[in-house]
Amino acid sequence: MNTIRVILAGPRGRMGIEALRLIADTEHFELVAAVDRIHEGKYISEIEGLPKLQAPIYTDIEKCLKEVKADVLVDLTTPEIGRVHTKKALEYGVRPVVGTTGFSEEDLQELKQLSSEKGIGCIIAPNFAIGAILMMKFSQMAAKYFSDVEIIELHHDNKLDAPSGTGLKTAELISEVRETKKQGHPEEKEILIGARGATYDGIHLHSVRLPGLIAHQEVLFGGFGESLKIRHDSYNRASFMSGVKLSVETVMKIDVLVYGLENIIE
Ligand SMILES: NC(=O)C1=CN([C@@H]2O[C@H](COP(=O)(O)OP(=O)(O)OC[C@H]3O[C@@H](n4cnc5c(N)ncnc54)[C@H](O)[C@@H]3O)[C@@H](O)[C@H]2O)C=CC1
Ligand SMILES: O=C(O)C1=N[C@H](C(=O)O)C[C@H](O)C1
Repeated sequence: MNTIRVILAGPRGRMGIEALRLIADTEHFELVAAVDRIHEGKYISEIEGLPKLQAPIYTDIEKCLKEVKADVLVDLTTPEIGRVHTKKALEYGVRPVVGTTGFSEEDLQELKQLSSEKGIGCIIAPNFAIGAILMMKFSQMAAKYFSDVEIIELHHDNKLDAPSGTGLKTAELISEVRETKKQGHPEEKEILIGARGATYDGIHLHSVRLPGLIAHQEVLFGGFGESLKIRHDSYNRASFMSGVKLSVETVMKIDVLVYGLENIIE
């Protein structure tokens, strides 16, 4: 297999540290640079104690993309920074693999267009965990039979975006197969604003943030005299790494933007 040269943005974050380990442990991946908020001019080996990774750190994505020859940018940062990084990478012909969540519909459309103009692949994956992809697929299957559904996503309390990218993607997948419907009593009133959560195409989405949690989601379906609950739990961030690896390999073979790993995993 040819070596894939990777730039990692967000190397000191919770996901970034796992991604560094993945790159160090994967023979055909080579870390060629990292993009961080600080530590310009230092080397990853000095920061994270991973002596195998001798890559320079940049604080300016554009300088990095100009100076370093790379195939893929893996972005695990914040919504504001991630969208800039993804756009710049596409402009410089580097294929983005984006785990960062919180992009708007307009961001996705703009990036999709740029990716096809440039004719290079881009993967934006709200969740890299195989179990979470299955949870979303199973939820879409179930929604054909149960049109009443509520999504509860539960995350650690350092999460910036709500609802989670996974929660939103689940609602999008369900709305593709479910007739638009207003759930609950037609005269239902919120006594406290927000009590019924956010809505996406009539689907209620509830976000829980608590210390001790990592990433969890339940999709609850209700029918006459029965209910169905589909739940996924990530207990650590290593759970996301097989999806990151698959995405880095796959993005080299595609020439459009793919939003969601369910489009890659058969
Ligand atoms: N797709 C997936 O499967 C998963 C996605 N995520 C998403 O990944 C993102 C990162 O999550 P965590 O690692 O938990 O967050 P984190 O807060 O631990 O890490 C974010 C990192 O981005 C860095 N950063 C901020 N501004 C930057 C800049 N200008 N240049 C370079 N780096 C910058 C921060 O220094 C920090 O190290 C979030 O959007 C989260 O929702 C998280 C887990 C799984
Ligand atoms: O911030 C997180 O932690 C996670 N973010 C992603 C999301 O917003 O869905 C994926 C996973 O849930 C963990």
